[in-house]
Amino acid sequence: MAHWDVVIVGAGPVGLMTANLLGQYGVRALVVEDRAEIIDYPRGVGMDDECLRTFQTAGLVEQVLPHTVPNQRLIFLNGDKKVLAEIAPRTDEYGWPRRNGFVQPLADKVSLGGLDRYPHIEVRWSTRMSGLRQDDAGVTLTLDGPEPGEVTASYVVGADGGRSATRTALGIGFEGKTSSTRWLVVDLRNDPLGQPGAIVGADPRRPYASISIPHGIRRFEFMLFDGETEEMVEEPGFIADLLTGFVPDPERVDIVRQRVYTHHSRIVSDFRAGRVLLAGDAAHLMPVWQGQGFNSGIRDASNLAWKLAAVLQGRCDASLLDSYDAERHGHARSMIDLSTLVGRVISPTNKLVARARDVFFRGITAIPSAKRYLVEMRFKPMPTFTSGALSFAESVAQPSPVGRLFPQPRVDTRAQQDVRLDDVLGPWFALLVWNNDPRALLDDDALARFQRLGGRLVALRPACQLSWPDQDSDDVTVVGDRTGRLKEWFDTRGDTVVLVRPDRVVAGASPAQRASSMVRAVADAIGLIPAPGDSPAGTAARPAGAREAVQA
Ligand SMILES: O=C(O)CCc1cccc(O)c1
Repeated sequence: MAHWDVVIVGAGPVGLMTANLLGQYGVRALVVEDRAEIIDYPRGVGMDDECLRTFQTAGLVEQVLPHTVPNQRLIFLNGDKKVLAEIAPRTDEYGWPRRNGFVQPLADKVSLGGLDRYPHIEVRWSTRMSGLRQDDAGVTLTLDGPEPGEVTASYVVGADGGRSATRTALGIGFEGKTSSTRWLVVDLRNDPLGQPGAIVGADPRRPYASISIPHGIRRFEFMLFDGETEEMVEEPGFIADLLTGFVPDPERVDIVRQRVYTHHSRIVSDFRAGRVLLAGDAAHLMPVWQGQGFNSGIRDASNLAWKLAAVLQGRCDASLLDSYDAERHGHARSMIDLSTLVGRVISPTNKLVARARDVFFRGITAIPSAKRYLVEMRFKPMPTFTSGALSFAESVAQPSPVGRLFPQPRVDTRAQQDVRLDDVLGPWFALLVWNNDPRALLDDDALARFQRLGGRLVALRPACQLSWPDQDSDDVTVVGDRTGRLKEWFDTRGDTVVLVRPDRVVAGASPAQRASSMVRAVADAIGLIPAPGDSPAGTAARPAGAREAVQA
């Protein structure tokens, strides 16, 4: 029976991204998908900065960018077409625009094509996972399809959508609510409007959305009322009537797809059951209003893939996988809550309720700071982990950067100018040190642990110091802060040493002199497997520092 490191059930965006990241880390993975090919119509329409950063880590961002519209503006209109709220952030703290329209089938195609780079990844189409059992040794899956039979895997990722067979096989609860309101989604090609933004119309007569998607596609969504059946939607003229007033010539539209759907606000009780981990819609479903369904799934892939790789490579204990639920559950919950709340705000069909809401928003947006809070999208819950694969032990900054994303400015190296920081760090762990030589800060024990983790040592300096050679060690990458954004970040924090995980979350931070104990604390927190003869974490003797070792 064939054995795989990981079997991924589902070749949607989350399964494919997980496979790309695992492929990059050298993990052998099989992707099985019930369908005969990737879904060819748009579902998600918004890609955020975190998601683009994950495509970057996977080495696919240049291929996906042609299918995006950066900085897509989203406005919420009331029934009189007056702006209730505008969301148009212009910052790029994490290296990418915060809001981007995109064409999901083409992004999925990029992810699928990315797998061609990895001979150790296989995708089997028209293959249904019909059975799953696990024990201490691994997972056995029954597959129906062109190559029927059983395969075994060390781990399984269930990324098989809202109706996940994996979740059902595990008997994991999918808690939450399904809204009774139905919506009609209509995608048009040859966009009859062409306007580049996204509009959500909180019109009590019939709430709607009108969203530009790259390559001439437009999405309309309309709330359906009781009595408007799916059969009626199919009748000639129904969609044209809905589009009247929205497009100049509703009879002359080119429909790609129409579908009636309802919104779900659901989350699994646990993202992990032994050797099986759930990701994407299999783990959480949320209303569309923040465009976060797709992005939340990609966040799962980014959080999970490196952990699976670290365990399968024998670097970390399997307990590291517990941190997946610890980190992802709360954040996905916040996205569901936000998306559900926005749905409630936009969908009242009672005119008095809608008017009260409009008055409230007029008051709120008259306050400049509140308006900025909306425009700059500061309401979006950012990953802020308080527990998981990280350690706060040596961090002195308030608030601590630990458990949050590290920024991604453009930087210089001696070999390359004006590149994104993550491209210099590579797709694995990195220890970033401002204004010090990382080797001089780490004692032998901490350095050995960090090397066992396979991390990269990085010295950060103002760009004008880039060519100064006196502190160089062969295994330290020197980075010049060409924009000043890194110095700005360290200026406001006492932590000047930062251990960044492959998903760009800060795992540990400390002042310079505490770098070694911080590295040990993080090694402990992520379950780094000790080398023979290692002293217990946190108790290693502090002999002469690594600087002396280098000089010797
Ligand atoms: O965040 C975005 O860009 C769009 C979110 C959205 C709003 C309304 C409908 C929909 O499918 C997505």
